Order: sequence, then structure tokens, then C-alpha cells
Amino acid sequence: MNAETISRVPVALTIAGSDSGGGAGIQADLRTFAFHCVHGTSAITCVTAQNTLGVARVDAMSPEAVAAQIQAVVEDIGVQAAKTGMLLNQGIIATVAQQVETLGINNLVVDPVMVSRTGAQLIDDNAIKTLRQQLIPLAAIITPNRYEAQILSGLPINTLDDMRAAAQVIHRNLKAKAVLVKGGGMQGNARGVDIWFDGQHLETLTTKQVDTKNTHGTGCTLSAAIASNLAKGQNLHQAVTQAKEYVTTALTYSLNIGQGQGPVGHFFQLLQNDG
Ligand SMILES: Nc1ncnc2c1ncn2[C@@H]1O[C@H](COP(=O)(O)OP(=O)(O)OP(=O)(O)O)[C@@H](O)[C@H]1O
Ligand SMILES: Cc1ncc(CO)c(N)n1
Repeated sequence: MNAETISRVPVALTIAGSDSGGGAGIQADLRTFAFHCVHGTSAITCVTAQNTLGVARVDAMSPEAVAAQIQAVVEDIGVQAAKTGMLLNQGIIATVAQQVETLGINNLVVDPVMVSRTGAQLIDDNAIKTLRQQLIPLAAIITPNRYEAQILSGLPINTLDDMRAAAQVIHRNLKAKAVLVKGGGMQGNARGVDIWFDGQHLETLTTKQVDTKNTHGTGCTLSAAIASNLAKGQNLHQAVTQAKEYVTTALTYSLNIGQGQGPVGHFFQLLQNDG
């Protein structure tokens, strides 16, 4: 049989942490890239001992090790888009920002992982400062959840109008080119509704609301899907709306495994279609 090699494949890079439970972080990102037929590369920032119930332990990589992974990928393979997830500390954030600039990485999606869905702060105040000052200005889009948007804007968020106000403040004050405030942590009808602002258009992105407790990894999956779509050449708005559709499908096929919040099902729709 002749080998059919594929030489023109979009490449995306995830700079994020490992989730031993396989629901979020690097593991979710690489599955999302694969679903989109994008070759996935990775720079691991930290290793979490984690399951559906929570995070038991986090071990950070050195900033030098993170920089070397990014450099190895970009210098040889090249990337059309990248995303950042859990960057953990100030040293890693500053290094990632420097590498993005030096290596000229475009189409950067920054998921500013700072606070878990339960509202617990995951990184310290110095790290947040560096994220705001050095990394966010380099992003094509940032995708804060409700709690992260509260920190970045300084505004309380309880309603869709609060999310709209926060998106505009983050755009203006942090020089973010585009902002998507995610509503997975909202209550009632606002749950699962996202707000997009690119400096000109303020839009409410709605898909169907999925009634499930298995939402682990939704944020990682969304930002990885946006990066996948950007790597394939879509414009930012299209990349975001299609990524939101993908997350909704993955939530629809979420996995009821573990005793806590199970992960979303990145490719289980394909198995259903197979009969
Ligand atoms: N129940 C739901 N129904 C529909 N969409 C949802 C639901 N929960 C989350 N989403 C969507 O999932 C995406 C991720 O948003 P979310 O606010 O959950 O991010 P996050 O808190 O960063 O996620 P993570 O749990 O991975 O930390 C958004 O597009 C959000 O609207
Ligand atoms: C490794 C990792 N990254 C991101 C998140 C946020 O969902 C998580 N729980 N774990």
C-alpha cells in the first residue's frame, strides 16, 4: 500500500498544564486539536494531580523548560496559532510572553486561567499583574470566565449586562484586541451565554444550554477550538462562533465518569454517528 503522507496540515501549540484526569489542560487541548484535524504541539507548564473532584497537587516546570519547549516547536515545525492555559506563576508567564514576542507567534488565544469555576484563585497577585501587563496585550483574543472577568475588569458580574460592561472595560484598560467573557459559571438563562467585544461590535453568543454537571474542561476546550479554527485560516469571529458550537456538542456528549464533574466528550458525537 502506498503511504499517503500529508504535508500541508495546520499546526497549533498549547502552552498549558497537564490534567492527570484527562478532562482539562493539555489533554483536552490535544484532543480538541485532533478533532479539528490540526496537528497539536505542546509546551507543558505544570503537572497537576487532578481528577473530577479537584486538584490535589501542582508541580511547576521551570520557566527555562517551558521556553525550550516553545522554541523547539516553533523553530522547526512552525505554528499557525497558539493558546495559553494554566501558566501558574509569574516566572512562567513572563517567559511565555517573551517567547511569543521573540518567536513572532501569531493568532494567540489567551485563556487567563486564574480562578476555578468554584471561585478559588489559582495564581497569586504578582502573576495576575504580569498576565495583565505582558501577555494579554499580545493576544488576538482573551477568554476570561465570569470570575476572571471580575478580576480583570474590577467589576462585579451577576447579569449579562455586567458581562457586557466587563468585556468593554477589559478591552479598553488592558488593550486586549478582542474579549470573550464566558458564561458557564452564570445562573439561570445566562448560563452558557458568552459576550464578545472586539472594540466595535458587542455581541451575545448563545447556543443551547446543556443541563449537565459534567463541565470539566469546557474553558480549555473552547480556547483550543478557537486556536484550531485560527490555525485553519478562519477569521476571529468565525473561529469563536464555531468553537462555541463545538463546546456545546462536546457538552451534549459529556462523560459521566468519576465522582465529581466529569469531562466533556470531545469526539463521542462521532461514535453516535457511527451507530
Ligand atoms: N451548561 C452549559 N451549557 C452550554 N454552554 C456551556 C455550559 N457551561 C459552559 N458552557 C460554555 O462553555 C464555554 C466555557 O465556559 P466556562 O465559563 O465554563 O469556562 P471556564 O470556567 O474557563 O471552564 P473550566 O471549567 O474549564 O475552567 C463557554 O462557551 C460557556 O458558555
Ligand atoms: C491543567 C488544568 N488547566 C486548566 C484547568 C481549568 O479548567 C484545570 N482544571 N486544569
